[in-house]
Amino acid sequence: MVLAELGGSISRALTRMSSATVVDENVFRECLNEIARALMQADVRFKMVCDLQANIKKSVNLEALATGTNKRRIIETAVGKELCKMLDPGKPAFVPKKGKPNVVMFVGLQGSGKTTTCTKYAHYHQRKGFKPSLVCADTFRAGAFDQLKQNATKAKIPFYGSYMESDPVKIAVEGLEKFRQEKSDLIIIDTSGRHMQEAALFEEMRQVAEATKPDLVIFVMDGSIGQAAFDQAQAFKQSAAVGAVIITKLDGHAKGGGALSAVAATKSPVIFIGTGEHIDEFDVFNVEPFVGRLLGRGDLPGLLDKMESIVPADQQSELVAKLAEGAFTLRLMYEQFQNLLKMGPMGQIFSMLPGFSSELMPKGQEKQSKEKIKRYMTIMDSMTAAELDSKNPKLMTESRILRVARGSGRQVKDVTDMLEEYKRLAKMWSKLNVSKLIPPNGKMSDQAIQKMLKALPPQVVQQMGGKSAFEALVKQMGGGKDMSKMLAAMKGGA
Ligand SMILES: Nc1nc2c(ncn2[C@@H]2O[C@H](COP(=O)(O)OP(=O)(O)OP(=O)(O)O)[C@@H](O)[C@H]2O)c(=O)[nH]1
Repeated sequence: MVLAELGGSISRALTRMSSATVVDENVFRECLNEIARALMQADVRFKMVCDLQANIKKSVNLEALATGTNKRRIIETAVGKELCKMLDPGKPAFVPKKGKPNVVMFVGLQGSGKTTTCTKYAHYHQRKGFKPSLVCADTFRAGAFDQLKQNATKAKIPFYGSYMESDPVKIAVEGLEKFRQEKSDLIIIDTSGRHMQEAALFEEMRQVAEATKPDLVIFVMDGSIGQAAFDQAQAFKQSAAVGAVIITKLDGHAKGGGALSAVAATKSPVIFIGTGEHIDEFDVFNVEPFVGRLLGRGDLPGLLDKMESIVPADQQSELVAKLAEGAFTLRLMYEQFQNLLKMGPMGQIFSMLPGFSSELMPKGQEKQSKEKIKRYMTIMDSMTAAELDSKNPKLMTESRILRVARGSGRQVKDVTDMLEEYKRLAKMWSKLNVSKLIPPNGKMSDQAIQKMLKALPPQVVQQMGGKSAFEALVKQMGGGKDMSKMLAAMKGGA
């Protein structure tokens, strides 16, 4: 996503400024201009960029900058504060409460991703224990009901709609009645979209809202619409009581600056972002971690949460214990590969690490690595339990390699490549001596960090932003618990 590039540009502007010998008005102005250029390239509205620049100028005391030791930090804080202010309208969105008949209505232009997002929103709340339901009040687009029906069936969410009825208000009211009786506590109404903002669309939206009295109206906006975002969001706000925004398609070429514009235009917070077509490609949006990522500060709590969801807490210590025994088996490697695949795009993971940017993962490399991991896993699927659990690398004789190659439909070379990778990882883990490296509850010592640095392949350290970025990361991760969580989820990537 292009937002990562925005983060990279802002970080570079700050680094250039902080490395200047004297920070005078010119250097400061140049830094702000560079940040402004980056924001405009990301489709943030011109007026918003000007306001941001003016506010930062006002809040930074140049004299303090001249004498201050941490110039970067002072400006970074000011930039961060202003970006947060842009994204935080100051009032939180309505949050559905379990057990109450919450009604949420979705509005947006045709093709913005409204129908897909309704299901993602329902699915997200279903996993949180809600009893959601979906009503298709889109009678404008032929096929809208089929799409919602298909999505809802896949996600096992009750739905309501009609092929015959052409009055969206009637369908919305009937759906509402039905699901209220069925005690659904989150009734989601999908409304029609149009190709353009036009009177008929807004009138229909107004009528549906009047008849259903939603607790929350969510405006869904395609993240790639660019500079038109502000006007579009404002037009919707003027016709419906928009209370929250969801930005979709932030996985593609979306520059993302529209998110800032939509907040400004609707005075409503962004609550989720869509990052793909799949039902799970839907993330809660929080302002501070998002801005932190833009400034290259990372999102450690987000990263740790993500890791915890991949390797449950009770399995982390088990994994570290196995590593501490020096028992790095093929099965362990297989499990790590599974974790890696579950982690999602590496670029996204990188952007959560302080000082890193998803730009670090070259385009194309990610796909290749994923394919390689999947290939290795297919090969391991043809191995016996004894082979997977063996601690003896010599067990894999020529005849066994031949058998595995035949069984998995791969070349002998693919099997030997996989075994080489295994040996490399096993060697790395034995060098790391996990039990000494991470005391059960204590922090890693400087000595242990240096040891870890030596054991990791140089290209991994480089990918992680270099030696000092790695040291800072490990220190920031603090105690052994967080480190083991990180190791448990990431060790396969080495
Ligand atoms: N890549 C990507 N595609 C998305 C995302 N959200 C939705 N889409 C895709 O965008 C297209 C349009 O989505 P819909 O949900 O049909 O759009 P809509 O706004 O409901 O359209 P109408 O019902 O015609 O108003 C579909 O192909 C979706 O799969 C997203 O976050 N990322």
